[in-house]
Amino acid sequence: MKIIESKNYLKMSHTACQILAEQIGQNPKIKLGLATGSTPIGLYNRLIHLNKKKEISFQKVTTFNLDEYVGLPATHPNSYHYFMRENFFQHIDINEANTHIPNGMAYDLEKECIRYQQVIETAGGMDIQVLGLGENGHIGFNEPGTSFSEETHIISLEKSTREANARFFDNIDQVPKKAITVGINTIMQSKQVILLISGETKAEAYNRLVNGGITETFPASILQKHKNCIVLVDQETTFQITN
Ligand SMILES: N[C@@H]1[C@@H](O)[C@H](O)[C@@H](COP(=O)(O)O)O[C@@H]1O
Repeated sequence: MKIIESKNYLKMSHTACQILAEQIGQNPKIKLGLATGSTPIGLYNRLIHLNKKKEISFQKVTTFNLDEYVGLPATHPNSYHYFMRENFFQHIDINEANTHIPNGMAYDLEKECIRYQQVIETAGGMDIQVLGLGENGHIGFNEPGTSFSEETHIISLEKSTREANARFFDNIDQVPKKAITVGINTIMQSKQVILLISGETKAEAYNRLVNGGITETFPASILQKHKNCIVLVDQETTFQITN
């Protein structure tokens, strides 16, 4: 893992944007794996800015989102379909048909996982996978204990994850108990991984990522084995460890 420490969230987002923009420039048909959560919003804002200035184009780009809650329709403000449209897709020149997100409303969820996995594989996998980090070490919605060999699958969300994400809902009871997530095996096959970590609440997880062993009880630890993984972290996170 290559670690790049930025002074603050804005600078971290800027660095992430530079990496992505350069690669989109070199490969206009790039396949991007995208994440939700608060952390990548700054990156999306920067990319929108460059797209509006016509410095980059998403016309030929294909995207695959990592995950979606089970039981939330795309119109639900807390669904990841909604999140992606509001925070990114509707502001850029991407072809909607090239954006993929698992369908958490599918009647047969197992079949949906197989379908989604096939779409990713038919496209040849991700060129770059953008990731955030859960406080418990989850990536996508791969919770602690998930096998490293998993592909797209259904996951029961941990109480701590539901509590952390409850801030977006009226109360914790409204946070879905299950989600569909791209698995760790698929994430690891991405040619490059960019992991974004910001804020003091991630300090412990960051410490474990960098200094802990590789274990399924801390899913992000597998990234230590990825050949091209860049960790972008801000000083709000690292400050907690060095001080
Ligand atoms: N499924 C998402 C993850 O993909 C994300 O990385 C994580 C961290 O979110 P945040 O960036 O808001 O801390 O939250 C959710 O659980």
